[in-house]
Amino acid sequence: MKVYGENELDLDGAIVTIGAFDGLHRGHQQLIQKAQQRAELWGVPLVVYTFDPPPKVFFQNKQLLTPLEEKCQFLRNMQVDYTIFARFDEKYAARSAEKFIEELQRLRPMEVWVGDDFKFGKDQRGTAHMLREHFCTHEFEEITCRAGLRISSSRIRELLEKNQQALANDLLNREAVAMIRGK
Ligand SMILES: Cc1cc2nc3c(=O)[nH]c(=O)nc-3n(C[C@H](O)[C@H](O)[C@H](O)COP(=O)(O)O)c2cc1C
Ligand SMILES: Nc1ncnc2c1ncn2[C@@H]1O[C@H](COP(=O)(O)OP(=O)(O)OP(=O)(O)O)[C@@H](O)[C@H]1O
Repeated sequence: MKVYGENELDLDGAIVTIGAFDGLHRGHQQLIQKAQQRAELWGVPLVVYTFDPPPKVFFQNKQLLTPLEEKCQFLRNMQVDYTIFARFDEKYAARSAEKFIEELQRLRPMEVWVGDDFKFGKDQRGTAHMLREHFCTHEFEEITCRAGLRISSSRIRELLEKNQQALANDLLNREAVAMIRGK
């Protein structure tokens, strides 16, 4: 896997998935796997565009679930071709949605894959609807736990605060993580 910062990568085609991906939980894993299948089908590289630190850690001081090194290793073991780690600071957060789209255009994406609630750009003005005006954009189905609740980094943080480690681990799919680490 090759790692880049924001505005450093140009490609002639790619499948791109974007998100904070803190925890790399079951929902994230399935989204990335879907993007990977599409990349194989198109015969182009898979690009994960993510942020360091995750925006909620930066803005809301939320607990960081997956440190950068671990996230990098996890994505490498998922056989992602390129990861862009945008340094998320005040300057970056002030970039407009349009500027972010300009950066994505440099990857010449065949398809962009995001979750249903994806937002981007200054004040979260960018939406999947806006992405769709520029790229073939797919919103991935919502991945839920056995109880039918959406799996999210926020929910995992809450479970950890309540010492519900076993359920948190289940949502994080830590067996897969351990397996990947052991590779
Ligand atoms: C260029 C750019 C600017 C952003 N600026 C803000 C911001 O001003 N406020 C905010 O809460 N989030 C901001 N974000 C973070 C997004 O709202 C969102 O967290 C990020 O795109 C990851 O999506 P996800 O949280 O669905 O994983 C920005 C994201 C990008 C790409
Ligand atoms: N359970 C899920 N099912 C499908 N897509 C998801 C799921 N969770 C996250 N995604 C998608 O994965 C990408 C990264 O999401 P993000 O890192 O914001 O995850 P999150 O778990 O929703 O985080 P948070 O709880 O902090 O908002 C986004 O495009 C998001 O829409």
